[in-house]
Amino acid sequence: MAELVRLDVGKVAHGGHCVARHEGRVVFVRHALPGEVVMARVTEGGDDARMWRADAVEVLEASPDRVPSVWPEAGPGGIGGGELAHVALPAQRRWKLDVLRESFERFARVEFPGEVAPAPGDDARGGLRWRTRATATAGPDGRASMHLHRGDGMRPLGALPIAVEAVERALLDGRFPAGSRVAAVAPGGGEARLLVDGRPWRGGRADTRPNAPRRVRESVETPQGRWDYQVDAAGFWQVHVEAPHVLVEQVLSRVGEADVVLDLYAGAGLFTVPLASQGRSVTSVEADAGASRDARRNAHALPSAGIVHADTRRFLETQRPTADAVVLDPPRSGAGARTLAAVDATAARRLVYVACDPVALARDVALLAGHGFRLVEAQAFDLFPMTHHVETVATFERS
Ligand SMILES: C[S@@+](CC[C@H](N)C(=O)[O-])C[C@H]1O[C@@H](n2cnc3c(N)ncnc32)[C@H](O)[C@@H]1O
Repeated sequence: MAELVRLDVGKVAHGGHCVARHEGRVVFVRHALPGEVVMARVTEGGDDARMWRADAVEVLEASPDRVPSVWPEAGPGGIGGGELAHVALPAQRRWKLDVLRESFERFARVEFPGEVAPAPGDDARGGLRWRTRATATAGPDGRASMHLHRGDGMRPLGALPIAVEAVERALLDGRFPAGSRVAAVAPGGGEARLLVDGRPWRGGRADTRPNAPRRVRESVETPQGRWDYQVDAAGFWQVHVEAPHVLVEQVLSRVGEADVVLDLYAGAGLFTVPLASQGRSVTSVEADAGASRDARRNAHALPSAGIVHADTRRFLETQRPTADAVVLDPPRSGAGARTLAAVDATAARRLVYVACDPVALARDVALLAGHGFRLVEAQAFDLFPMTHHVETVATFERS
C-alpha cells in the first residue's frame, strides 16, 4: 500500500470527505477541499482495493475556502468530530448544500429546494461553542479522552472548542475512573453536570445521594411561545444550543392548521409539548423508555397529548391511527419503506420531516413520492458546525 499519495481533490461526498482518484481507484480524502492538490496519507485500502481512504497531511495548492484549523486535534490522524475545522464557515454551508443537492438528485430525482442557514449566533461565535452535550472515555490517567477517527487508539482531550465552555471545562478539568464513560451536559449552555458510567458525579466523585439529580431543565423560546422541559441528563436532546428553538419554530410553522398530529420519534417531547399546548390532539411515539417517561412528565399538564412508549412502525401497524399531519424525526438511518407505508395509512395530508442525514432523507423522499407525498418545501440548518452533519426540515403534502 502506498503510504503517501499526491491527489487532485474533486468534489465533496456524503460523510465528510472529498473524492479523488489515484491509479484508477476512488480515494475518499478527509481534511481537504475541492480543487486542492494535497499529499495524503492512505488510512485504509490495499493494493487490490478499489476504494481507499486518506487524510490530507500537506496542502500543495490550497483552496480559497481553507482557513487555519480552529481545532487541530481533530485534524489528520486526530480525533473524530471536527472534520471541517479547516473550512471557512460559509464554505462549510456550501459543502453541506452540495451534499444535499447531490443526494436529492441521486436518490430522489428531485432538486433540493432549500439553502443551508446558520443557527442564530453561530457566525458571531465562529461556529464554535455550540455543543451542550459531549461524551468522552477516561484514559488510564483518568483524563477525558476521545477515540481517534477510524482508529483503535484514544487521545486525551486538549480542547473541545465546539462545546460550550462549561462542557469543555468539566471534561478537561475532571479526573475520572480509568475506562469510565463520561458525559457532560450543560442545559441551555449554562452550568455543566457530569454523569460517569451513567451515574451523577459531583465535586470529583460519584454523587451517591439517593436524590442525586439525574434530570436537567431545558427551555425553548420561539416567537410562538416558551416551554419548559426536564430531560434525563443522559437522554436525547438536540445538541446545538440553538437547535431546540430553531426546530420547534420550524415544526410549528409547518404543521399548518392540523388538529390531529402524530409526533413520531418524539424523544422527550420537544415538539409534542408546543404542539399540544396549542390545543392540538397529539400522539407522541418514542421507543426509548427513559425518553418516553420524560415526555410523559413534560406533557402531564396537557390533556390533548397522549404519550406512547413504542416502536414507531409497530405502533402504526397495530394501532392504525389517523391524523391530519405527521411530524417525523427519525434517527440517522431514516424512516424506511415499511414505516413510511404505515405513515401513508394514517391518511395524513401533511408531513413535516426533520432529518439529520441527507442521504437517508433523500431515499425517504423517493419512497414518500411513491405514496403520493410531494415535497413542497425544505430548508437545512447548520446545527453541527465544524462537522459534515446538517439538519433538514422538509414539508410534504399529499397530492
Ligand atoms: C433524532 S431523535 C429526535 C427526538 C425528538 N424529536 C427531539 O428532537 O428531541 C430520534 C428519537 O427517535 C427514537 N427512536 C429511534 N428509533 C425509534 C423507533 N423505531 N420507534 C420510536 N422511536 C425511535 C430515539 O430514541 C430518539 O429519541
